[in-house]
Amino acid sequence: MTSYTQEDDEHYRGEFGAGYEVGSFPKDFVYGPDDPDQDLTQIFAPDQKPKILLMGLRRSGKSSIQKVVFHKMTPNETLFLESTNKIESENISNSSFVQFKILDFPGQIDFFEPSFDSEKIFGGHGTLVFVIDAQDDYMEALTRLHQTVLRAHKVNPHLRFEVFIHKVDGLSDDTKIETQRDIHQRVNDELSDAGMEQIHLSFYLTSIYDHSIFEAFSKVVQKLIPQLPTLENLLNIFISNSGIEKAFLFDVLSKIYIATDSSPVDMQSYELCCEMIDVVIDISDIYGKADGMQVPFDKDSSSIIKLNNATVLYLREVSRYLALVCILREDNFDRQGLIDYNFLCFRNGIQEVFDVHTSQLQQLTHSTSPHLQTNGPTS
Ligand SMILES: Nc1nc2c(ncn2[C@@H]2O[C@H](COP(=O)(O)OP(=O)(O)OP(=O)(O)O)[C@@H](O)[C@H]2O)c(=O)[nH]1
Repeated sequence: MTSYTQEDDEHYRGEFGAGYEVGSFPKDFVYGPDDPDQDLTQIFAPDQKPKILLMGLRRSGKSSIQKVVFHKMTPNETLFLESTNKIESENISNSSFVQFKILDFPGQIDFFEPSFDSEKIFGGHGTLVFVIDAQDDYMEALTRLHQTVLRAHKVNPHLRFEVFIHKVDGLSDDTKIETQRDIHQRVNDELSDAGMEQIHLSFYLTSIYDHSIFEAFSKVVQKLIPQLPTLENLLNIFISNSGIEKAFLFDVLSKIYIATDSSPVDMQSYELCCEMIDVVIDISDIYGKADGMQVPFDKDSSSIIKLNNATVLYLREVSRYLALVCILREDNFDRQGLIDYNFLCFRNGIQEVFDVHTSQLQQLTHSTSPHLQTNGPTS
């Protein structure tokens, strides 16, 4: 059974409680890898965190994805990444909503080796992300995907499957669509030939050279957040009462969005919001710390950018690693007081969801069940 320690308690309380430092987006923060010497037993030790398994053939781009999304590595730097030789594990624990373990598997891993313990690897709560290099001949990758999915599903029917059709930056728009259609078709045909049509796979076109990889990872992470419907509901209520067109709740460090309102996401709006986060981090890093001040802002700090197309970008911090970024028309920004007030109500709502989550974690210590129940209240 997993236990909720005093350390966890301090961490969770610190997020919204007294230790909460608003405005201090830590630019230099990096996710440290787990102890490189740890063995598989430690990597797969049961804990409450879901896991994301990154699999695919050699050089398909798995480590690059992880480095670009979670380590702010520039795409060009990934050219110098060495091949991964053993399973690399990393804990991603920013806010209480963004908590998972990410495992990067070497491309050459052999499922039939005796040391490959599929029960440990595929068991538990999580997602398998399979990366296919779309610039290469993908037939071998599809065979591997098929074997992996069948094996994993047999061990754990609850595991989710996400397929990244990756490196699409080198393809024309028509080829991208054709490649996705072809892969989708072949994978589904093979699954139905194997009598496994009930297995559902989601497909994404991705590249580390644009925001598509962040968007795809956002969707993967969102499926691991049990409170997602509640967060979406809160965002819907917030935007409809504030004259806002689109709102994203961001994990500031990775720039993946953990929730958005239910209107469709267009890539341009998402990119604009990501760029706003970069600007705010850069400005607060350079000018945020006044003489003798530890914390550059107080809890009322925010950022507003007016664009020359009568659009306003509005950013507010929700907690140390969470920010709300909204897009609205300039006319609607006349009522900024209303938006500010509604934001406070929204933040209180998030706090309530967070409190429920924390109390459920605490209950877990007194329960004998190994399963975490984290459904937030429906508002
Ligand atoms: N054009 C393009 N190249 C990419 C992209 N993602 C990764 N690459 C390149 O692909 C090569 C292999 O990337 P890695 O991340 O090392 O691949 P891997 O899957 O981790 O490889 P193994 O560790 O051997 O399993 C590197 O040269 C990357 O720069 C992408 O989106 N577009």
